[in-house]
Amino acid sequence: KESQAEKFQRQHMDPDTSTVTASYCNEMMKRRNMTVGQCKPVNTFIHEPLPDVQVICFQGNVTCKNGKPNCHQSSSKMRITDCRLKKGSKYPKCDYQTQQLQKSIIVACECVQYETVDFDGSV
Ligand SMILES: Nc1ncnc2c1ncn2[C@@H]1O[C@H](C(=O)NS(=O)(=O)C[C@H]2[C@@H](O)[C@H](n3ccc(=O)[nH]c3=O)O[C@@H]2CO)[C@@H](O)[C@H]1O
Repeated sequence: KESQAEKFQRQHMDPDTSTVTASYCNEMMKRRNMTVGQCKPVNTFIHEPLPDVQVICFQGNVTCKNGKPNCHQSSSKMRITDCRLKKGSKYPKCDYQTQQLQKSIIVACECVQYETVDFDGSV
């Protein structure tokens, strides 16, 4: 089963693309499996190396939209592409607007390494 970290990379990482065409979102949303069952309404792809995105977890801590405390904002702007479903686009035809931007991004981070969190005693 896909982990949350793997899901993040499938849905949001595209380091190898620097400039996008108008059909980028229509192609990528399909290729990365976000148009099955429903057209995912909004999705952002990040055009930066994975380590540069992973390090955001050690940058500005901010509150997530859902109130959880584990979000972080990138200290520098990142090259991204926003994909937004066009009005009137009807499943299974998922028609997206492609918009290339440079913005600071906010991501949620979770500890994935298994870490000792408590000393439970000795015998
Ligand atoms: N603090 C947390 N800590 C840990 N986990 C957390 C935390 N918060 C959520 N998850 C988990 O994440 C999962 C998830 O799918 N969250 S999601 O908000 O719906 C994703 C949004 C995003 O994909 C996309 N979007 C949106 C805007 C934009 O600019 N660009 C853009 O791409 O739209 C989606 C809907 O907005 C869910 O399983 C939840 O458990």
